[in-house]
Amino acid sequence: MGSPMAHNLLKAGVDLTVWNRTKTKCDPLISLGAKYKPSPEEVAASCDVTFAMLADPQSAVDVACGKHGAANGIGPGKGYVDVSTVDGDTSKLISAQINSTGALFLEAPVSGSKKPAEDGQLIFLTAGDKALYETVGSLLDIMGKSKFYLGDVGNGAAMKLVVNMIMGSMMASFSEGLLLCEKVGLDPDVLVKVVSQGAINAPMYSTKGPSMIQSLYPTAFPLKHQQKDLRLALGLAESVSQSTPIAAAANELYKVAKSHGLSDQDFSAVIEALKSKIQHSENQ
Ligand SMILES: NC(=O)C1=CN([C@@H]2O[C@H](COP(=O)(O)OP(=O)(O)OC[C@H]3O[C@@H](n4cnc5c(N)ncnc54)[C@H](OP(=O)(O)O)[C@@H]3O)[C@@H](O)[C@H]2O)C=CC1
Ligand SMILES: O=CC(=O)O
Repeated sequence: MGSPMAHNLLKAGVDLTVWNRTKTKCDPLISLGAKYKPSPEEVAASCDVTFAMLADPQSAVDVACGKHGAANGIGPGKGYVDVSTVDGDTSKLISAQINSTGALFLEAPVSGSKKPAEDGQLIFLTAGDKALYETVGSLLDIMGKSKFYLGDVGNGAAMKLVVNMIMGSMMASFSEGLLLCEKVGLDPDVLVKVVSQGAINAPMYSTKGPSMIQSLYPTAFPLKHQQKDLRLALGLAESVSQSTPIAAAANELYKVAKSHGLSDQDFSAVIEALKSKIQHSENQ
């Protein structure tokens, strides 16, 4: 996600400096004109605003607050925008560390996958320092089609987790439907068409359904990240004693899929967890 987002900033003429743990992934951006610094600390020291797009809570904290992390290079007059999907507590921890240097913090997780990232069509769910939200508004507009400001740090993270909790359950339910359709002798391709014309139409069904039917899962949103988001959403629900049995059941399916080596496939590979071969080996 970080690469296409950075690519869009470059295309728009933004003066961009990049860092990634695996440096080779920066090379295409560098060849398009991005500068490179060897640590998050040096990126933050040399830029007015630093965007972070990391895999999960641990990596977001490491890159912001760890050795050579951004907090070591940031300070008054600068801003840190974390666009990773993390839980509210992680976001608050990073916010406190960044704010303690005199810099501003905005959480801004995104809704929308690889293609929306490439097309500059992401939806930003922001919360934190309003002044920074206003400063980076034009940059968010380059990378996205809309942006929401949701108030205190934690609210953007929570909104993102609720959205992805729904998405994970929808995909699990769709998977059951595709397999049931096939089992009773109906054509799942027809199911995809029927669904696409009715009230439960969602773009992800018509874009991912045909490849799921062929057992192909080209990665847009990695399954491991969908399971991470369900895990974090269940934690959020637990914190307010909200019952979420559908999401809990879906989470178990993603865990089964992960245990069968599907972590880096697209999250639509969760359908594999419902196939009899896998269910059989789980029950042994
Ligand atoms: N893909 C999608 O459709 C969407 C993803 N998201 C969220 O965006 C975030 C990124 O997703 P995506 O780009 O798909 O994920 P990837 O797994 O492709 O990328 C993860 C990034 O995190 C870096 N990283 C992981 N662990 C560490 C670490 N310990 N220290 C430093 N860097 C680390 C990776 O570096 P390296 O290259 O070295 O491995 C890589 O740059 C996730 O939070 C995800 O939930 C949100 C919306 C859509
Ligand atoms: O987080 C994933 C997405 O598609 O949004």
